[in-house]
Amino acid sequence: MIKAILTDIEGTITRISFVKEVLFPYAAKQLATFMRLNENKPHVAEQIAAVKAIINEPDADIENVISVLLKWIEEDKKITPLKQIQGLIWQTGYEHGDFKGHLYADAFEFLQAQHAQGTALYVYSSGSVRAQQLLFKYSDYGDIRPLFNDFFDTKVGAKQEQAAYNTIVNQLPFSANEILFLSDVAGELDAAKAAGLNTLHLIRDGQAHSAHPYVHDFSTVKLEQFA
Ligand SMILES: CSCCC(=O)C(=O)COP(=O)(O)O
Ligand SMILES: [Mg+2]
Repeated sequence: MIKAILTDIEGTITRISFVKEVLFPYAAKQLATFMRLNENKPHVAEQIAAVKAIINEPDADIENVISVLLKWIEEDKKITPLKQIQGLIWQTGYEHGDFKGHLYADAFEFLQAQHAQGTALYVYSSGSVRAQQLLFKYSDYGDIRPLFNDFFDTKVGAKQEQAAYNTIVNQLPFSANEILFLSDVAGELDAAKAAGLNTLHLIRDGQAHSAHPYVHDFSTVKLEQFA
């Protein structure tokens, strides 16, 4: 019996274009100024050190680091220090009302109904926990953070690696077979399934094929169909 849902964000409960055409360009535009202004603040300095370690250039200056981060944004790399910095930059955008956190209406209704029925809700996204909470705090539906029990990001591991799901399950009061993982990416679903989770593939673009149970939106999803 499913007692908990673990959901991806982009492409599953949020339109891909909100991330790719609103959030990523905003971060790219603000990044250089943000990094130059904040490079000595401990929470930013920590991410700069992580970038230098990844590129194996301990003496890289701030302009080198900015170039690397901009390239990673362009290539949609899910690298932890980039995702942490993006979250810090998006905070200003949300607070200034430059954009709101987009959610599909069917996803919001589904999550709200599941929460009301007592299903525990968790999030696992490549976006940082800060970025996730901002999206839900400033969502189209108001502050919906209370729907969720906890949030996970790439600090637990990459989303296409089984070990990340093992780590998450070990932190939850549920066994893997009591959890349903929702995603739009087959590789993530494969990794979650290998860890023993149930899976549901959200195929928003209409392509109708998957090795996992799949739907095009949440309107017909019933938890009883799993396990
Ligand atoms: C938390 S909103 C920003 C999402 C993001 O930065 C991203 O890379 C999307 O990854 P996801 O794992 O949600 O598909
Ligand atoms: Mg996704």
